[in-house]
Amino acid sequence: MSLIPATILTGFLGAGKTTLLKRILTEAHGQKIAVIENEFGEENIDTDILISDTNEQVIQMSNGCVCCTIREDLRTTLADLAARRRKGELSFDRVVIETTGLADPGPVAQTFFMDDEVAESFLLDSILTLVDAKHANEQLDTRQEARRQVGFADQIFISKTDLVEPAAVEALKHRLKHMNPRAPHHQVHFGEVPIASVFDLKGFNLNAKLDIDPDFLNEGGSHGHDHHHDHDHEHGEHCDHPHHHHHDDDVKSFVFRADKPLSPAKLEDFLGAIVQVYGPKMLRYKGVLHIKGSDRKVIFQGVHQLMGSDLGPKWAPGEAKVSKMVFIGIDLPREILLQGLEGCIA
Ligand SMILES: Nc1nc2c(ncn2[C@@H]2O[C@H](COP(=O)(O)OP(=O)(O)OP(=O)(O)O)[C@@H](O)[C@H]2O)c(=O)[nH]1
Repeated sequence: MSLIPATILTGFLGAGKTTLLKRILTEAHGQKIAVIENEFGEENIDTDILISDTNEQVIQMSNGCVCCTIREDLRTTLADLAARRRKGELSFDRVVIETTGLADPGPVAQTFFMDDEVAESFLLDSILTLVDAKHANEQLDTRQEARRQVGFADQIFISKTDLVEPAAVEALKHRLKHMNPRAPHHQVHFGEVPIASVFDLKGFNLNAKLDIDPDFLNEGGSHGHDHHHDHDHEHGEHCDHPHHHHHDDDVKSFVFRADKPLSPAKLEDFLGAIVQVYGPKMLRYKGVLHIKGSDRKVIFQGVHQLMGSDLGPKWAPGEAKVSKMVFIGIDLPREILLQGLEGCIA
């Protein structure tokens, strides 16, 4: 039986992974794609977004990051998918793994080589990395994960070029080329990419990976694991394996929930003020909201100071109208945010 191609979709928080994936799922006519969705934090906003728009098989892995705490889950999820496909219970042509924005793609990719069961069924086709033109420089300056994502890429997509000057895009391309001369890059506007630039790239060349990370195949198993992540999982567990690097605990996530409708005016005032002050520390926030007077879900999200919202699908009959928002940030004042949001209840 031929191997099932797998694609790892990575990119820093808010880079546009879900936007691209949604686009691929709606465009990949004739292909059945199983999606493994890994989110940081306990709420599964992306799955809500994807499921409302497509009929694909979306498998959710939450409460941790696929590159460390729940890497074993990734292994079993993949093995299970392959087994169910063999038995004819599931039918799909390929798998896409959307990692969290803070994931190191290295350990995720390793799963395809280190684990016999996975290696017998899957072939890692490529690692796609989205780079947010608006925020990339700062992310690359400050975040190791962002640099690793670029380093591991077989194909780089630069998003949000509409938000910056062409000269800045050129400078960014130059920088990316220096970091990873191997990966071609394409600009992508709201996930619009030809499907041929996404699948069957056969880009994952083990030798090239070894060039950037000589420890690539030494890291797995229960010992000697030293991939360079420096994120914390408030809701997940800390990795229990030794680290050869310092572990900074500054990135945290928390969730706000409300079962009463929110006032759009109050929310706008509060969030507008909050991003003015805390925007630089707000890596990513998103939510599905129940707004007073609207029978449709409002999908709200932002990266640093930039936020926006869209109308989502209608609340289904009988569905509990609960607003949920996830915030991921550095030293965010959790209590201030939660209390302020409480105050936005209509
Ligand atoms: N201006 C602009 N915005 C974009 C573009 N692509 C995506 N966005 C917006 O960027 C925000 C983040 O996009 P997502 O696709 O949710 O990003 P993500 O990488 O999946 O985010 P996480 O899963 O939270 O890490 C959304 O508001 C998108 O609409 C683009 O090309 N231009």
